Amino acid sequence: MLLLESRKTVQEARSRNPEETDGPGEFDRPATDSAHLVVDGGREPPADGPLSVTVAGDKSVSHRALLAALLPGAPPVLSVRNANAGGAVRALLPALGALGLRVDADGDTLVVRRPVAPVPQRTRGHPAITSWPEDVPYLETGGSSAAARLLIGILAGTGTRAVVDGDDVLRHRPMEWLVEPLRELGADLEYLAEPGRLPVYVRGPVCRTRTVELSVGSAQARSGVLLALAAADLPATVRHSVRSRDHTERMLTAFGGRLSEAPGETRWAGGPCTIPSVIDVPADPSLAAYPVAAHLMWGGTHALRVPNVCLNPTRLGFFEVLRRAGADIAYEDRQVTGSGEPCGTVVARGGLNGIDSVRVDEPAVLHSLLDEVPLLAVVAARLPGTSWIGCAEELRFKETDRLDTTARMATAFGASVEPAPDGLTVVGGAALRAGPVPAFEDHRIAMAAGTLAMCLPGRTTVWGGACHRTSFPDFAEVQRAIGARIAEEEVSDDRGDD
Ligand SMILES: O=C(O)C1=C[C@@H](OP(=O)(O)O)[C@@H](O)[C@H](O)C1
Ligand SMILES: C=C(OP(=O)(O)O)C(=O)O
Repeated sequence: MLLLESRKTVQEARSRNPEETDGPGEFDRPATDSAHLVVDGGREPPADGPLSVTVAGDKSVSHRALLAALLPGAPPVLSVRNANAGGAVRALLPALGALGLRVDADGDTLVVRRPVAPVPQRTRGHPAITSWPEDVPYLETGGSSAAARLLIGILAGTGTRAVVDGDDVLRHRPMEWLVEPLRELGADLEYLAEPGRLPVYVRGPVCRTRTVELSVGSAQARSGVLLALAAADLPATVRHSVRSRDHTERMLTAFGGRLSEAPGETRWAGGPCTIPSVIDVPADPSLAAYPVAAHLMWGGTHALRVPNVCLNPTRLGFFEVLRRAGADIAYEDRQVTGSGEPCGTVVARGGLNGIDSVRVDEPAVLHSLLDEVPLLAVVAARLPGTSWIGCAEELRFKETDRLDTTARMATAFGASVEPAPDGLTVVGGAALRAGPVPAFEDHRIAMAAGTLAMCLPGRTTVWGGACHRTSFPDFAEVQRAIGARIAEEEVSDDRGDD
């Protein structure tokens, strides 16, 4: 409960006072420095197909591939091809720099070289900290919790002393999901300010062979522990309630690590790992979901193809839930990358006709579409029936409380979306209207809003919508390629309450 209260405080800090808008409903206009997205929607989908669009590399695989450079035995030069270039992945680079790794971009490839002279990061002031640990690297990962949690895991495996921190929003997100199991494994970790929160001081490595139990389904927490075990080459078992995205397991196995899996648990049974000098990142299915959703909501009859998408089953929930409900979505040209990830082309045809509603009520399904929940909610708002997206309580701990912000964004369009403690009820059939809508500086909310707006007649302004750059820098270009009219508009000071 306390946690929820502190999340609310962050969200309130991002919002201005409620005020009347000239569009549907009322919302708290977010205080944001990001440009707005202006979408002129509702026109007929382009008649001439088929269409093919490519989307950026997978964010989760990019984070793990870059961090592989910190594992024992990593090559002096590691190239991560087709890396995601969004803010969340770039947030990791200064921290790598402070650890003595240099990362250069060469087109879509990030090249990590080591060792080089560390480039220290500037400490971000914290109201509760007057003096910081001396002579240890300070590593700050902006707003990316995947970067912070996975980094804590690797450092707790290699026994590298360092302080891991994040921006003001990340400092409110739970770190105990990972820190407590690492402590049970013997790691010496200290919260420098509030219990359970960043900044976290990593002082000593994992060293006890035992079984630890994760309290949540978070893949970042499970991956952080597994990376610690792999880095320390410490045999131990991680018990989990849901097998959320398994990129770490696949990557470590592809490197030659011995992982054994049984229902509800993963065991690191020993290394060593051989880390290749090139890792290929497939395209991100959570990003492919936006053009696919727009195409389905538009009802384009021709095929839309998105090639080279990661087809890891722990990531395909958005497509699978719609497919099971009757949408025409197929996977073609399957192959497997060197990091153990299956990939191929996602093909979507036709529209949503004949689909009544969607239902998510299994934790594994929810986790396989975790970041796509805001998008699934707006798609559900276009269906006639009542949809339920459940088992989603962890969404309250993202960069915003995403159950709340999804409902508020969708309501601004006139949709009927009600948050429950663990999910969203979407009552379909409501008349949806273009107009100004909030994004709360949350990329997933912004992109879901921008995608729904493509299908609604009239102009929608997604406030601060350019925050899509966190995960999908060319979101607008990709949506334009399938026929959207989307532009960015710089923030002007016309909000009246400054
Ligand atoms: O492991 C990862 O890279 C991620 C796991 C997910 O979070 P959880 O840790 O809550 O599963 C997801 O929301 C995030 O975008 C990336
Ligand atoms: C929640 C997300 O990432 P993270 O947890 O790493 O901030 C996301 O990309 O939607």
